[in-house]
Amino acid sequence: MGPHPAVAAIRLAVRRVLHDILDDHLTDDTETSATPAQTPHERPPSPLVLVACSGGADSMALASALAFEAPKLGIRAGGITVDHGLQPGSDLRAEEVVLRLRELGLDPVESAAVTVGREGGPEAAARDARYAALDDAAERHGAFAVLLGHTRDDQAETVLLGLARGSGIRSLSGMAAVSGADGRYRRPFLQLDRQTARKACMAQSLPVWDDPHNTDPAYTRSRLRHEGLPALEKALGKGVVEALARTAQLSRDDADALDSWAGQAEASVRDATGLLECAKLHALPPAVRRRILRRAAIEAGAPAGSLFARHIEEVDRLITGWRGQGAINLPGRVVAQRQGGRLVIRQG
Ligand SMILES: Nc1ncnc2c1ncn2[C@@H]1O[C@H](COP(=O)(O)OP(=O)(O)OP(=O)(O)O)[C@@H](O)[C@H]1O
Repeated sequence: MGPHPAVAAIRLAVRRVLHDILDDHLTDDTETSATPAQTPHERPPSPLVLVACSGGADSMALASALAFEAPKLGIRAGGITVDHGLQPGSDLRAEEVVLRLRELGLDPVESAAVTVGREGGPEAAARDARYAALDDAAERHGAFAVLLGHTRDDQAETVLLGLARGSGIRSLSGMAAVSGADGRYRRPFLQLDRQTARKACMAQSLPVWDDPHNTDPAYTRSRLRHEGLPALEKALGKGVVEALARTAQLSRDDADALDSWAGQAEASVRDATGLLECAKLHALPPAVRRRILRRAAIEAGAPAGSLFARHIEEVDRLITGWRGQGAINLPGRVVAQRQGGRLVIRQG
């Protein structure tokens, strides 16, 4: 008898990503293997892949599938859990996760304790601290990739959060299957629903830990998960999550295309001194023009995370609704103003 269908599904998802990782690793090695010491018969060392595991159902399922699939492909597999220190006893729980990962046969396995700051709110601060710890672990162990357990349901939630912010298709494109420095982060479960991951844990008798934050109504994402999405499914039907995840993929492709268009158009709207020419900007489609303005503001020192659509719209009015308005203040003490048909964006 073959494995439970849910177990087969998680293993297939991980196998696909491991194949991609092997391909990338091979290309990477060919590029850097021009060292004279290496003979043509020497095989590159097998890549190390770490799973980021909270002990929750999604990432435990991911860890189990990695432990099963990696050795078959000659990949070394390890795991890391981050102790955010936000709840009493979180250190003991992290140790428990470490034990479970070791029991699965992963090596190296470690827990990393972090201090969560306040910047950007509790969720963003925890995320920043978590990714810093994951980056650090990947560097220390020389890991080629880090797997994350985000599912299609997480993707649907991310799309809705982006939609509610009203900030354009980049934020509708949700999470990428591959992201981070050199494509370090991989999300094998983006097409898989959360129920499958949970069932796979049950079928393998893997104990899972349900993070109380995931059900705490103080968190926006938790309210969306437990109230927002069920209400949407009730109103629109069961296919909503899948449709939102598809929206993410389509939006990502569109956003990438527009970003690349803006990158190419930018050179053509700058004068010989590098200043942006308002008339040429005016002739561009708004989606391309606003991207150029956003890039220029970031280049001048505006922090990307604090630069909102309304800031860019106001700068855009210097081009499309010019009535002699004054300088516009942007985050990061950046100032945008129109001078003699040119747009000057610089730190003031
Ligand atoms: N404390 C942690 N330590 C290590 N990795 C983590 C931790 N928290 C989250 N992650 C990683 O980020 C992914 C997404 O986490 P998040 O909490 O947003 O989703 P989740 O649906 O609750 O996932 P899970 O069921 O795995 O906890 C996890 O699947 C895991 O790969």
